[in-house]
Amino acid sequence: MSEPAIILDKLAKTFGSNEVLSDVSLTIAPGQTFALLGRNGAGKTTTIRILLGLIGATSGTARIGGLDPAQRPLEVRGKVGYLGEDQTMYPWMTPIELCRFLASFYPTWDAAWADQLLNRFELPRHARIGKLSKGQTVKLGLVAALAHRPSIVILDDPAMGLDPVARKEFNRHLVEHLQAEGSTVLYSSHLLDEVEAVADGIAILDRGQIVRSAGTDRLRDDIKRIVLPWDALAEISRPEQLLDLRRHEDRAVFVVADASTYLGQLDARQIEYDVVDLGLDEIFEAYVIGRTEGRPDASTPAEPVSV
Ligand SMILES: Nc1ncnc2c1ncn2[C@@H]1O[C@H](COP(=O)(O)OP(=O)(O)OP(=O)(O)O)[C@@H](O)[C@H]1O
Repeated sequence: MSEPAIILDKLAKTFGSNEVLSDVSLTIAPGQTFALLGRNGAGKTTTIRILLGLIGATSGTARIGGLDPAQRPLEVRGKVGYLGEDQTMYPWMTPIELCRFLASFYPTWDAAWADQLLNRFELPRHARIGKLSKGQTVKLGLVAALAHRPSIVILDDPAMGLDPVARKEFNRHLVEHLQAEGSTVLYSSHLLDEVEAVADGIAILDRGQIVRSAGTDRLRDDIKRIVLPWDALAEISRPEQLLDLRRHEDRAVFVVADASTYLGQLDARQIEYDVVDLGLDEIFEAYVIGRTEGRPDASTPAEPVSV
C-alpha cells in the first residue's frame, strides 16, 4: 500500500503561552480531497504552515509526500502546490513574466497548463500584477500553485476573494480536474456548501484540536438530527455522542454523532421520532457550537434518566 500523502502525528504548536494546536493527528491518502474546517483562529493556517516547513511544530511530527517538512522544507515546497491566504507577488511583473520566472524554479513546470489556467481565469497576461483586482490576484496565485503539476496541493481558503461564479468554477472544474489527475488536495475553507460538493474527507478543527475527522459520506451517515417528544427523554439514556440538544416547544431536538446506535435504542423502546439529514454546515455547527449541557430550556435537572 502506498504511503499516505499527508500524516500529522500528535502535532502541537505553542506560540509563547498560547497553545494553538494540541494533539492533532490526521492521515490523508493519496488522491483524496480533504477539507480542514474550523472557525477563525482554530489553527488551520498554523497546521498548513507546519506542513510546508514554514514553521516548526512544538512537538509531534508531520510528513508530506514522504518528506519531513521540518527537515526538508525546500523539497517539500518544490513538490507541493500551495496557495496561501495572502497573495504577495511581484507587483511589477505581468502574469506572463511571473510564469516564466516560476518556470525557471520548477523542473516540472507545465507551460501549456499554465496557459490554459490563465485563459480559464480570463487573466490579463500583460497587465502589471500590482494593478490586478483581489480576485484576479487569487486566480494568479492558483496558476502559480498548480502549473508545476504538484502531486499534493494545499489551498488555504482558496475561494476567498473570488466572486460566486469563479468559486463555482474553482470547485467544479479545478478541484475536479485535480481529482481526475489523482492529486491530493488539502484545503481549508469557510464555504461549507462548496466544500461539501467536492471533499472526500473532512477534519473539523476546534480551538487547536481535531474534534472529528472522517469521510464526508461517513459523516453524513453518522450525524443526524433526531426529533422526539420532550417527555420521552425521561425514558431513554443520553446519547453517548450528543453534539447538540435543544427544546422546541414540546419536542427535543438532538444532534447525535452515533445515529445508528441511538436510533436502534429508540426503536427498541418503541419511541417515535423523526430523523433529519444534515448538511455539512449544520454538522460543523453542531461540533463547534453545539450545546449539550442537558436540557437548556427545561426547569428540570440536566441529567437524563437512565434505563
Ligand atoms: N506567528 C504567530 N505568533 C503568535 N500567534 C500566532 C502566530 N500565528 C498564529 N497565531 C495564533 O494562532 C491561532 C491560530 O491561528 P491560525 O492562523 O492558525 O488560525 P486559522 O484557523 O487559520 O484562522 P482563520 O480562519 O482566521 O485564518 C490564532 O490565535 C493566532 O493568533
